[in-house]
Amino acid sequence: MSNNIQPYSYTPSSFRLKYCCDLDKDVLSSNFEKRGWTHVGQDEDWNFYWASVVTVKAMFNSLESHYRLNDYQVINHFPNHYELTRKDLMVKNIKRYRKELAKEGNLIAERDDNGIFKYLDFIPVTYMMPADYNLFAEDFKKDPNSTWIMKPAAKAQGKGIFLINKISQIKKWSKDKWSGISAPLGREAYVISKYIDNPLLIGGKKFDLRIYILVTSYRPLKCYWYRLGFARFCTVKYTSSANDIDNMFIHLTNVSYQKQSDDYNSVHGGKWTIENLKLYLESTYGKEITDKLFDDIAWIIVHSLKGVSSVIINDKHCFECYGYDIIIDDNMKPWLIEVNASPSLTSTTSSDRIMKFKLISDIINIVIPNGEIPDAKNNNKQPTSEALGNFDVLYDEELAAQELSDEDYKKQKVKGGIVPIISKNIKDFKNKQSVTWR
Ligand SMILES: Nc1ncnc2c1ncn2[C@@H]1O[C@H](COP(=O)(O)OP(=O)(O)OP(=O)(O)O)[C@@H](O)[C@H]1O
Repeated sequence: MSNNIQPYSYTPSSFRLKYCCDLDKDVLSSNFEKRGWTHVGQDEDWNFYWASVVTVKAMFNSLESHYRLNDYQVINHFPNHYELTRKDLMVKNIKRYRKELAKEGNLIAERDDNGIFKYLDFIPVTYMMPADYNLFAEDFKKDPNSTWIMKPAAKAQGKGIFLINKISQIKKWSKDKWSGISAPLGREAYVISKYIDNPLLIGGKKFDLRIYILVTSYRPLKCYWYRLGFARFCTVKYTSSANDIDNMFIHLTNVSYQKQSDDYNSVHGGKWTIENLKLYLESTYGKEITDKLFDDIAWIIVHSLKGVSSVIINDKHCFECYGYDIIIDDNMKPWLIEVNASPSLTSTTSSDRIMKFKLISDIINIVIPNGEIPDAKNNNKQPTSEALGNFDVLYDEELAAQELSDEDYKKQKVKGGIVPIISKNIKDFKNKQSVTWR
């Protein structure tokens, strides 16, 4: 490993910190070791736990466990993170959020003449399968030339995903898979989403963005954007031709999938840094368009988090680093594809390894300020700019609320919103956000 990367601070007390870790990943263990932390087991008195989602589920969700964390303990997932990170629940929550805002008469839930949300249309049209099969079939009939993507609701790495452009394909598949459309409980849930068939291409290839977002609180919402995200490219040039609908090297950007391609390049791993992507976009489309694109991405991320902030259990011991997957279409419109609870910490190249090591280091510096024993009762301290490392504050609901006049704030509160921030002027609202990574 590179020895010149130093964690932000070592204080004598940091050596007393005890950590537990479920994942055998070098970028994790090397960070803990560099800090001189002591490795302990799950049943011991740990201060910091990098847990798998399976552990977190067992810890918080099992009726028998009665698990209580102490003030000196922090853990890397919120108890019901799946409200955001399961494909079907994310869509359900965002739909509910939009409805609630519309009911409140909130301006950001306005629709255009075609009934499309003007500011909150950022997830591809999606139906739950098999429950929403009839709704999907109706939609499909309206646009029989459309392509759709079927995805298991709770799987990752491109597993089980396929594209369809004929309704007969779904019928045949569901017959094989579920023995009929109305599957009884217990059958694997899928989502079917409108396929973004006009992705922005670079060098003729489709790509998506992986952006890391750290959330330290949902109520009030506090989240951070990691500057060192990346774009992941397909190995085969894009075509929307129906003949190539089954060639996933054209359509799926997952590195775990593309790695299997003969054309996979293990030197750069099919990745560009976001910084390089921005430079490319600025030189090709101009700074204004590029800036707007990234403002729109920030907007999407904040509203996806707000969409679940009322349902997430805001346990003070929890933080979470999400992997956001965003696709940009050829109109420069970003789409939220998925939010991952456990973005891959496997390193495909040496620069990938350095970036992921820094990611973990910067997360620790924010959630364990000064390397001191955590104090969940008092966990809302502002990290110093030094401690932020490569993170920027993306959104701080408490600060945003302070920026509203008392009168505006009260009005929003009276409306019953968990959204005390939306001002009359959306542009002004957007400008107010701490979108400072540019
Ligand atoms: N609606 C869509 N339109 C276009 N491409 C899509 C769409 N949904 C998914 N994809 C492509 O398929 C890939 C896999 O989809 P998604 O991320 O939802 O599944 P996953 O198997 O959970 O992947 P991950 O390993 O990122 O968790 C995406 O990275 C993207 O390239």
